[in-house]
Amino acid sequence: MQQDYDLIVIGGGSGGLAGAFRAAGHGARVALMEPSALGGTCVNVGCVPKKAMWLAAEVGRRIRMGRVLGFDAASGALDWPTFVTHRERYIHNIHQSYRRRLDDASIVHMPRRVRFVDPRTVECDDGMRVSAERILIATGGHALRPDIPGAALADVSDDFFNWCEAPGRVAVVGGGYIAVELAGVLQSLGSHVELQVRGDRLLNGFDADVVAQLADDYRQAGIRLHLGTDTAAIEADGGQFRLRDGQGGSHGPFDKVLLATGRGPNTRDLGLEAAGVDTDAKGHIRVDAGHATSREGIYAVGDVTADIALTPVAIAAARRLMDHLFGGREDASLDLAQVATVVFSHPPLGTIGLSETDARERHGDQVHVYTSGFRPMLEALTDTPQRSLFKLVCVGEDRRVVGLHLLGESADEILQGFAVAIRKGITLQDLNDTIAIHPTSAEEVVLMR
Ligand SMILES: Cc1cc2nc3c(=O)[nH]c(=O)nc-3n(C[C@H](O)[C@H](O)[C@H](O)COP(=O)(O)OP(=O)(O)OC[C@H]3O[C@@H](n4cnc5c(N)ncnc54)[C@H](O)[C@@H]3O)c2cc1C
Ligand SMILES: NC(=O)c1ccc[n+]([C@@H]2O[C@H](COP(=O)([O-])OP(=O)(O)OC[C@H]3O[C@@H](n4cnc5c(N)ncnc54)[C@H](O)[C@@H]3O)[C@@H](O)[C@H]2O)c1
Repeated sequence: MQQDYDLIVIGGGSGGLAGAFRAAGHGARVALMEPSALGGTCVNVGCVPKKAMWLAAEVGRRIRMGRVLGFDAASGALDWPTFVTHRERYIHNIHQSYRRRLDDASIVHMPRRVRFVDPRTVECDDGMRVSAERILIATGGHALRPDIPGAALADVSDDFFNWCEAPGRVAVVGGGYIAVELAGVLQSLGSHVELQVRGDRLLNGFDADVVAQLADDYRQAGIRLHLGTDTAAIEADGGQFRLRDGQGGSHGPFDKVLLATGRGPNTRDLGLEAAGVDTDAKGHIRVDAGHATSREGIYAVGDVTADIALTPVAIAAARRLMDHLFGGREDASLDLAQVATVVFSHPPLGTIGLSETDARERHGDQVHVYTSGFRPMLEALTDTPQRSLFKLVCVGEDRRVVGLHLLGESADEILQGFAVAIRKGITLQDLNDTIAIHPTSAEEVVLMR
């Protein structure tokens, strides 16, 4: 039976848009279902506004350092609403650019929430039905709130982007990407921040030494870290809030509480049963390495799957899949073994490959570790205590690089180039043979021995 489209894409976020554009580029007739703002989490309540806030926080830090160095930078305080106006204008431009590109590619954008009625057909919230040969699910995820009394009193990251000022005192609950990033931003923009971390360290899975240095940097900057603190309840206290921990301790009062305790997939109310699409215990859509679901003709990419929840991963998976479905590429599978990632903390933490712990588990005493701890020139000039730590994890006699962990100024920009080299299988000698760029932080990577 002739279907309305070659491809329906459900969700116009990072993965959905990338898939729609790539499929249309191969000549497919594409319909994109997105009821909210184009760009999804990343553009509207994720990477983009977060990076803007991170930049604001960095500018604030530089103004304070400038003052130490003799610049006339009187108050240095941020007028938050003015900054938000610039941030939202930037995002508005992205929306306009997407709209133009969708038109140019002849992709039909339907601003509708949809659910499956059968494996080839979705129904929109106004009852209209649309069918396609193939359907890509890219519905992303949402913030999870822990099941504790008073959780509804707190804000999550989506709410953070509606704030118009830095709260005086704020508790951030969680120890992952979002908790660490937003705690750093808030502290730099003038809040007193207390980070409530259930485990005994920040950023599980990241290299322990660089994370320990980041924790030191955060303490030096004034953030209070409560490690091993299980948040058991949130209570209203006048116009403020208090936290109770599992040991009976009380924390606060706080003007705001921000929960950053993980995210879950948007698979409820999608009609996946009608489509015959399987999910795992956490509700993620099960996919194979080529992002095919349990039902032929239906695919899924991005945060709705159990893939690493990063925008470039969703984009790469969607493009690879469309090249396979419509562009003649034989294999849709994507190698996610060495994905570089950056936590936008202060300073940023970039990582690719194995942590020292993971490398030792896999390669035992074949592992060789090189580190460089230093204070960047600007921090030294201003006598700011923040320190950098770079760490290289190598394996075997030829010292093949299997992990690089960079905590320090510009780590976010430095890592990308090294990620290419590491994926190509470079050794310590290759780094040492490369003549350094001086004076930079990046030169520390090629000087480690
Ligand atoms: C605060 C924060 C900061 C982040 N920072 C970074 C970062 O710096 N770098 C990075 O790489 N990643 C970052 N991420 C992660 C990144 O945003 C996600 O990995 C990425 O957006 C996932 O893309 P996606 O296409 O899977 O889903 P999304 O971008 O979430 O898009 C899903 C879309 O589907 C739509 N949708 C849902 N249900 C339906 C339905 N039934 N019908 C139609 N449409 C539907 C939604 O409206 C949404 O627009 C961050 C995330 C957060 C929350
Ligand atoms: N810079 C980036 O690339 C970036 C930034 C933000 C988010 N992201 C992506 O989005 C994902 C989600 O971010 P996230 O920070 O929400 O999740 P996360 O998985 O990184 O961290 C969740 C944290 O919450 C803690 N936690 C869970 N339940 C808890 C509870 N009941 N009480 C106290 N703590 C609890 C966990 O121990 C963990 O520290 C990330 O894993 C990442 O893939 C990426």
